Amino acid sequence: MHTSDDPLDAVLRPPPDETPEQAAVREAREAEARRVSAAIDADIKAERQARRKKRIVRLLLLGQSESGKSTTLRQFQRLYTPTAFREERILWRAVIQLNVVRSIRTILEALEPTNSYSPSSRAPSRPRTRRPSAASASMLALAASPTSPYPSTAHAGPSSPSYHGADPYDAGYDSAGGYASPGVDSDVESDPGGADFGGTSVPVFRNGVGDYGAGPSGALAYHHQLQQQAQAQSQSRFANAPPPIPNGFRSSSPPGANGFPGGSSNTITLDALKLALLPLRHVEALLIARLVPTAAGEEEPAYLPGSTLASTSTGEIFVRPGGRWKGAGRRRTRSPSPSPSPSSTNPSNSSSSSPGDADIQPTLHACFPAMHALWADPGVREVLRRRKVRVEEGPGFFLDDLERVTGPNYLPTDDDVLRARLKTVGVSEYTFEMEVSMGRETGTEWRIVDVGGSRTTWVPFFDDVDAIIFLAPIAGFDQVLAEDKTVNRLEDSVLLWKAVCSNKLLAGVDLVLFLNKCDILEKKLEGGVRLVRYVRSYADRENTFEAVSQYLRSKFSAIHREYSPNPRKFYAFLTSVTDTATTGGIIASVRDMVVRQHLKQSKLL
Ligand SMILES: Nc1nc2c(ncn2[C@@H]2O[C@H](COP(=O)(O)OP(=O)(O)OP(=O)(O)O)[C@@H](O)[C@H]2O)c(=O)[nH]1
Ligand SMILES: [Mg+2]
Repeated sequence: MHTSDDPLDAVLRPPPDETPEQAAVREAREAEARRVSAAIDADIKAERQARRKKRIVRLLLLGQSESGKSTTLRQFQRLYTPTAFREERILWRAVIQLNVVRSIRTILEALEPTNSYSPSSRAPSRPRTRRPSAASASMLALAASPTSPYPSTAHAGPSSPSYHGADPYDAGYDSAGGYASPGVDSDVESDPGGADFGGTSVPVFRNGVGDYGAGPSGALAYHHQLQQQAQAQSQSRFANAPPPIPNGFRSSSPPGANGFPGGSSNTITLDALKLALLPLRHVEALLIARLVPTAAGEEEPAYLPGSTLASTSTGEIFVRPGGRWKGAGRRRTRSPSPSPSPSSTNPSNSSSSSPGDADIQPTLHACFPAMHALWADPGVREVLRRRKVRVEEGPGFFLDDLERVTGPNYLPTDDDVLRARLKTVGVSEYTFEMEVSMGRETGTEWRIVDVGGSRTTWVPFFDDVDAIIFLAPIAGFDQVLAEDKTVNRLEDSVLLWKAVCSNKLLAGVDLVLFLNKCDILEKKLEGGVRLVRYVRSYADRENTFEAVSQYLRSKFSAIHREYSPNPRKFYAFLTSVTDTATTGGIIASVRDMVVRQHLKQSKLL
């Protein structure tokens, strides 16, 4: 007789009028259900044991976009499959070239008078919200959230320089080739903010996709004509290295003395530079076409819809899982590999593939003097400084290496590959054999999963992971997310970290925290940017790298303690994952820790 009030008990209770035959059928059915359930449990356990016996370690990389996940993955590749990593370096050349062109575009846009401050267009200097971004909220809910279009980014420089010209390169193009403006910082110092994690808009690096590359043939012909003119001009002016550098556009250089035509006026000088840089538009179009295959059977065009500040569609070039963009460069000589395996690449075939590719390096080389002049000019630097456009802190910054990377025989170095920027969309898995670990020949297979910045794809990968490396780019304390300009980057990292720490699926997974981009943080603090303006709780502590990094580390550590469902180990490192010297040791420590933990788990099973 059942006396319980439990509703579940009531549901499971056999019907009161059940006959002995019906009872027998029911009991047989229940026994079968129990048998199936036990078999499933046994299968799961056996699979897990087999995986551990085979020594497969699964490591997940998490963190907001631009936090350094793919760079960390590349560090693993560099350390544990160095031959394949070296072979792949050539494939990164196009990405680095595109990064260079985008940096120049960012500077030219920042020099535009149209970018001067206007109250209506000013980006919010300090987001009032403390909510997680739509993306970070959806990470837990697993809700599919479309990539938000980039909002218009206002340039908020306190004063407007006396430069002319509406188009960053030149006004000679139709508007279809225009660029969206990069995000530019508002006046940080004037608005310290009141919340712990306030923020301002900041330089945002995007690889824009204009439609000039696909324009009508007439426009293209005109383009080529201009390109030739500009190249001829640039080459004749800069025939002999070293290149002349305009002695500050705002200074009183004598007419023509700076190497540019009509150097008597600042405006003319900048216009001459723009003309010399005009061919970069063509280079950019070629590079995008190369990195983003659109031929039938290839992946879809890989660009994100972007802001319409200049009435154009722009976005950031991104890489899809599977490494097929690497195949794009060599697809005419070799069919792309379906696998992302580094060993599948063939660098010798990759350096020349489409007719336009042959133009890229010579054009960049020809534009070097003008690019160098632009970047080295004290007047330009001053405008960038005042407008808080910090290209040198942005991803994919190569302007200090212009001569090398635009050289005719340029081949990327390890460091270049680590510093290149190519956004990841979707999930990519990198598998390799750990040759030696914990002093024994183990042949451990590692599977490192880079989930990309889109958090909607994260949760399915939480199952069965051995360890997580979470990247929090702490240098972003004064920046906002590229995809949501109302959210401060540090605040977003903190919220994501809380979500990861408190996630029940991950309760048994050891967490490794990389407080990343410490090199940028150090420079930023040395440059006088004060943490307390963005993190109120920092109060009157010293604004030094040591004090700030320790403070942030203790904050992340406290969140881990407070939010973890169960007590567990936690490892935190201050990292600059682009730095090969320091990151090698850190990755070795993580590897040892993960392997130790993995062995322990295997014994428990
Ligand atoms: N200076 C410096 N740059 C870094 C550091 N870590 C990453 N970067 C650069 O920041 C940019 C973004 O890094 P990625 O590894 O592409 O970031 P991600 O997390 O994979 O970003 P998504 O693919 O958008 O999710 C790259 O250009 C890196 O070279 C760092 O510690 N210091
Ligand atoms: Mg990535």
